[in-house]
Amino acid sequence: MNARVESIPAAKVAVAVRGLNVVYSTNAGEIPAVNNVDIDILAGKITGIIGESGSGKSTLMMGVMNAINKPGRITSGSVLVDGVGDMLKLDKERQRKARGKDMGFVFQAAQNSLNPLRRIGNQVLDLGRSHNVKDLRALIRRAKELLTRLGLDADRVLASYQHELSGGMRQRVGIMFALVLDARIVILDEATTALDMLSQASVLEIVRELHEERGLTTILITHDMGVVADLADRVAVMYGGEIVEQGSTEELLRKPKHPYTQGLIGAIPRITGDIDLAVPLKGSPPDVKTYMQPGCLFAGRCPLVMDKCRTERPTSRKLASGRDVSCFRVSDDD
Ligand SMILES: Nc1ncnc2c1ncn2[C@@H]1O[C@H](COP(=O)(O)OP(=O)(O)OP(=O)(O)O)[C@@H](O)[C@H]1O
Repeated sequence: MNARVESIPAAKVAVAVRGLNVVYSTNAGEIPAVNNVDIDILAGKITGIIGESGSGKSTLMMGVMNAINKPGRITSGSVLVDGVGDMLKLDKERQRKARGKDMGFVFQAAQNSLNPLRRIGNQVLDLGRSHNVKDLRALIRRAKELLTRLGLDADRVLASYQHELSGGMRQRVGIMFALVLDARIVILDEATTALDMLSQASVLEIVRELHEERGLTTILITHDMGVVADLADRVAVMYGGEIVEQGSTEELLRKPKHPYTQGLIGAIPRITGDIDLAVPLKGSPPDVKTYMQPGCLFAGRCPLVMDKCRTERPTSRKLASGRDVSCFRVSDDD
């Protein structure tokens, strides 16, 4: 594996990802689900990773934890986690410890990945034991506090099996698992999508409070630009396995530069402020064939496409404003 970064850059970076590539082997060919991704996840901030379904958000974060399963594999890159090391080079045991203790996570599939045969409380104990937690009583106390905070009847939930909980309850339980070991870095993958709008807003508010109280570094994976607008300090926009634009949320929402980001934002009445002005993004995300073509993966859907876009693949450039954008059309003056 080719490690392009040897040390954490000077800014307060909790996770530095460089040149990360992840592919899935399928019958139709290899899908570059994460393609040459560079991102600095800043310590103490909430970073939103946004993009349509299939854009590679979950794969990127699974890659960060070096938890890609077959038929996927990491082909190159480095993931330097502050205080831990390169997740792609650590020995298996140190990686396992980092997942949970340094990086708490709840993945989209997590609400189904609870053990159906064990009560939630026992699963908290299992987690504690697997991370050599000495004071298991204190761990259960923390689990209860978190569950209560998340609006659940903690005693009842700890005594329940997964099938006794609704989808929304399981998502809250997932968030509890991500936080219960006091990890500093927390990855929440569509952690509130099974909740109705009101519950989603209140759970996200609690996530924000916990983030601030604990001084966490939080990564929120979502397809909902509204969630990013409400919570994230920084945002990375993914398309076809690449980060096409990243920067501070405030600036990116005020002046999106990549045509895909513009399309994503323009599709949301809550952000455009006028339902009549909201224009849905046309076309569909890249498929296996599109990946194989030269040129920009967004070219087929792009309102600003030029000839060059169909033959050359743009790479990410840092603009004077500090924004990273991967598009031939974008210049510093825009
Ligand atoms: N196990 C797998 N086998 C083959 N291809 C996969 C597998 N998991 C993901 N992919 C493909 O990798 C690409 C990225 O998927 P990923 O789930 O990371 O995207 P996502 O942005 O998180 O989407 P979603 O919001 O739907 O979860 C997609 O093209 C997807 O079809």
